[in-house]
Amino acid sequence: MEKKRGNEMTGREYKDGGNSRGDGKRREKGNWDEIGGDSRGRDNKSRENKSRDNMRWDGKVRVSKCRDDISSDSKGRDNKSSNVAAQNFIGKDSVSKRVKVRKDKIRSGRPSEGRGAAGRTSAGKYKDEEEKSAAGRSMFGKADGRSVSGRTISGKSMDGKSVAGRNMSGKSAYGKNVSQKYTSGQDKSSGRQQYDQRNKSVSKKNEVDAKSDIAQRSGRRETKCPYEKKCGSCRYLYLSYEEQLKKKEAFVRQELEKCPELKGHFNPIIGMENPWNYRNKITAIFDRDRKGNPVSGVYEEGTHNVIPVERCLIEDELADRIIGTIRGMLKSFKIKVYDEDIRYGLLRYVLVRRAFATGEVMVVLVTASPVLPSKRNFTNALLKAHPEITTVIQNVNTRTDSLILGDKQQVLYGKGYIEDVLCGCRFRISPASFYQINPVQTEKLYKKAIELAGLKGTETVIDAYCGIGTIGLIASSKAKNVISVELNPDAVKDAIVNAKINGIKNVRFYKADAGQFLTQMAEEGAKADVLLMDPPRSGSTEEFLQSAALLGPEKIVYISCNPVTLGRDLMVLRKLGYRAEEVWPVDMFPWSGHVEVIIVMSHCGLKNK
Ligand SMILES: C[S@@+](CC[C@H](N)C(=O)[O-])C[C@H]1O[C@@H](n2cnc3c(N)ncnc32)[C@H](O)[C@@H]1O
Repeated sequence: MEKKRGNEMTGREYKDGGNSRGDGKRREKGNWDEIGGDSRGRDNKSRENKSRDNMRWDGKVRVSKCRDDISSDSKGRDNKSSNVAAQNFIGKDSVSKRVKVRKDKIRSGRPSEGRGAAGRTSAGKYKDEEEKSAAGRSMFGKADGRSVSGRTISGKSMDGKSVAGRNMSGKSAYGKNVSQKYTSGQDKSSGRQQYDQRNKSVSKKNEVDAKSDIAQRSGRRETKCPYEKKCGSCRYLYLSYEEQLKKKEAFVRQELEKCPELKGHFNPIIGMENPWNYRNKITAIFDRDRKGNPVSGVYEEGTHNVIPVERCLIEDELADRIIGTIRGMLKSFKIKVYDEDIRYGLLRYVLVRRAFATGEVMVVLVTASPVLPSKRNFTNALLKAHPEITTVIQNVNTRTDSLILGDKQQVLYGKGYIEDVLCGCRFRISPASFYQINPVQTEKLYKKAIELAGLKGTETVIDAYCGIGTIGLIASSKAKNVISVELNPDAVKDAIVNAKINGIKNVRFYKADAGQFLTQMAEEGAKADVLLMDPPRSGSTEEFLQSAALLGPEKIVYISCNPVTLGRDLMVLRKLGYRAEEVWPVDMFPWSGHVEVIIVMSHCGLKNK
């Protein structure tokens, strides 16, 4: 009976607005999952206002103090920018004026995740991101949930969804007196800004000493990649893999040694046996060369010039071939590539994701208009050339900002998602959900993180920033129950399905801002034994960290793709009574300047240390 109820709750939570309680009892209608948007992540003001007051972490109805982020929609995007979407197509007369501004316009900064700016982002993640990063290949796609096309301003990565170079940090709530800020209606971003301002050094650098490395490149041993200089993502191609790992270890040490108790507790970095072609996700930007031929590739570092890329040393080879095939098909199907400066044309980006364990392949054609001529023939021709493709999706992005994916999509072939297997669990991955881009290292990362959590089967675990539910679902067999929270509605939807397909009944998912969610839990007097947290590159928030401490977990396992923000958050947690015990760097992004880190902290009860 209990089993059945648990299962029903997990499935129904998303569909019916979460009519079940965390304790298994049915609750009154309170649609917490509607907060900030509908199931496609669109803003829905009237529903939002109504539902906002109903959210409770355990599903009970209450008048909530939580506010939605007024400056962004539920996918973490800027509402301002969405207002300009209507200007997407402009008359050709204005074209000439804009053309001048075009190609060589130097943009500020480059995409977060170590990839040439708006090149091909990865994440994820809501990253993200998936995650976070623009249309290029930001390594992690961790752009607070949206993929961006590579023009990140501060170089911070995001999560989940790729963004075109727009730094999405500043969206989460911060501030010393969290509850006061909520009730006084303060914009979340101002809290984030305050936190970032107090930690100025944090936002400036997040990669291994990038500048000095670029300088050193002149003395490198050999060039392995023809695009290396312009793309700028793989800044360690001049080193051997072992030397690169040493550099990353040193960077982690440098950022975290300010935590004195960590001396002597830095473990060797977990590297890859074969550090090539590890990326399971590619986002290619489409453009025209001087002769008007379609090209695709990544943004040149620091600009919005597209560098045509045919093969990349770190990307999945099949994905590269599929993108090449699409490029070759455009002329015969009379499909024009989109020109972002004159806002004319159709094909903007192509995103390819391959599940390494199952072999399933997803192709997402991101177009500027819903009208894709001969879409059936186009899809058939693509499938004929690559029978490995299991799903083709058209995503319509009429926006003028740097986000890669728009809100509307149509499945042209297959299921509309792919499934992959990690650590023995099967996961459904939708186009907009964050999914780690290096599955080989992800298994090592998750196994180590769960081992460090030291679960005995009796614990209540929180999996914060859970994406499609991966870590919490894998850990669930070792815990009493898991409470997972994630902001990206598509990822939450996937997570609920993932619990079902793996027959897991002790994990509950909540679509909410993790900081707000934990604050509510703390206000309710809830407790947790272990906190697993894996925030976007911009790190966590003061609100989250303070509320986390109030929940009193004995252990906190913090997974981070940015040692700089990790170092910042660690110092906050120290003051809240947590002591860092071990550091495990993991090389999730070989050849880039980025490194993932796991830290385990234990409660030592010393407040204001
Ligand atoms: C680095 S990813 C980790 C996801 C997951 N743990 C995994 O390993 O696949 C960070 C996740 O945090 C989510 N996220 C970003 N900001 C958030 C917020 N304020 N509250 C909750 N989730 C958030 C993103 O959508 C993304 O899925």
